[in-house]
Amino acid sequence: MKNSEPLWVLGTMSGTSLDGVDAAMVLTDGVRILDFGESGYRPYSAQEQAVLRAALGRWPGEDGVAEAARIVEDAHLELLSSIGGAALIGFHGQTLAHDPEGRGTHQAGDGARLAEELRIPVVWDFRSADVRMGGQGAPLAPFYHFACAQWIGAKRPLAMLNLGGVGNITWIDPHKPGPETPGALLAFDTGPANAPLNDLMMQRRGEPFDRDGSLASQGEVVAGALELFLDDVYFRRMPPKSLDRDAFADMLELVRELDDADAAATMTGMAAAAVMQAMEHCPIPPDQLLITGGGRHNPVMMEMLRVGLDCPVHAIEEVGLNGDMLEAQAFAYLAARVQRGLPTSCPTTTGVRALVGGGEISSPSIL
Ligand SMILES: Nc1ncnc2c1ncn2[C@@H]1O[C@H](COP(=O)(O)OP(=O)(O)OP(=O)(O)O)[C@@H](O)[C@H]1O
Ligand SMILES: CC(=O)N[C@H]1[C@@H]2OC[C@@H](O2)[C@@H](O)[C@@H]1O[C@H](C)C(=O)O
Repeated sequence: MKNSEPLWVLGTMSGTSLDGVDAAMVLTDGVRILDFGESGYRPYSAQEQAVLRAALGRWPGEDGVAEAARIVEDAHLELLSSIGGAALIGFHGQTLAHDPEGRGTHQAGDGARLAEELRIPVVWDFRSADVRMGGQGAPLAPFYHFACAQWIGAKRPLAMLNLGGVGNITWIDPHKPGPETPGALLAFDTGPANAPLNDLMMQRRGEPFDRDGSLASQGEVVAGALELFLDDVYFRRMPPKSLDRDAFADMLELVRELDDADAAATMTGMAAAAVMQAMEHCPIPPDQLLITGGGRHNPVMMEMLRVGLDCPVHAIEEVGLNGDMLEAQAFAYLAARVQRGLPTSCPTTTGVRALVGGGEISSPSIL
């Protein structure tokens, strides 16, 4: 088979919310999206989540990391073995720690084990090469966002925003011939999105998240706390820039004195305000902001964005894409690029010194 022929690639994401594993099939040659296929989700049990949570902030070899990696691998094996027809797998793993200017970036889970057990080549460790070359190692979805913009036939600059545990935005000029072209992309993490709000819900209510924004809808955003949040130097830093899941854990202190509903409303307002700050960095105002990730299911967060931004805000489903699977699809697309030797990040997406193709390929041994 010729290297540039389209392949069905199965991509995975185990995100910073720690809720579970997404997997999705994409037919791609690493440049264009040709079709979408089957997808699936495998939630982590409360027990598994507790092990992953305890390993946050830890590095390979430290306590609890091997156990967390095993959970990540086993959950992926269970899900991926239920989806047939993949010629290649893109395995992101679970980010446990991210410190690109210091110790590096750490995604738990061994792609070589998945390749061996699933008998399919696996591309993994997508972020390390970028960090080694001076990049943030994140966000990596932007090259895929560019392909999505082509797929929807976008004619004018637009932005895609992922509201996951952390938020990340990609501004796209669809007139450029490819994502690696200067001026085609600008991307960075916007700030905390759902992760600290989820932590608040767990602390105060013993619930994993504020379903449909129902608690936040009963409260008011407290301006003083919001201002203190926006004082953080992160918002004044020029992109590219990225965040660890718990970089803004102090936010919980800012709402400590507030009642539950005001605290939830204020933290939802903080996530939205971080996006408003981010939009100021767009080189040209985008025609539309397309939202992916779990936060688009939160009507309070979405309404705050609609009220606070000048440009139209849409859930990404409105242009025919799947906002629950977009990141898993991204790692399918990036795996195809790695296999073809194409770059996966560039100076304007991660701050890396030059175009880089990140990712290790593990093939099953011949039996
Ligand atoms: N109906 C809903 N109402 C409110 N919030 C929701 C709803 N559905 C999902 N969410 C939020 O979205 C989160 C999951 O989002 P998502 O799966 O995009 O995150 P992730 O992929 O783990 O994160 P990241 O993109 O940072 O890696 C949940 O933890 C919750 O906070
Ligand atoms: C280090 C890491 O895992 N970062 C994640 C996290 O979750 C959202 C945001 O922070 C983004 O930078 C990234 O994920 C997406 C998939 C990305 O790399 O594009």
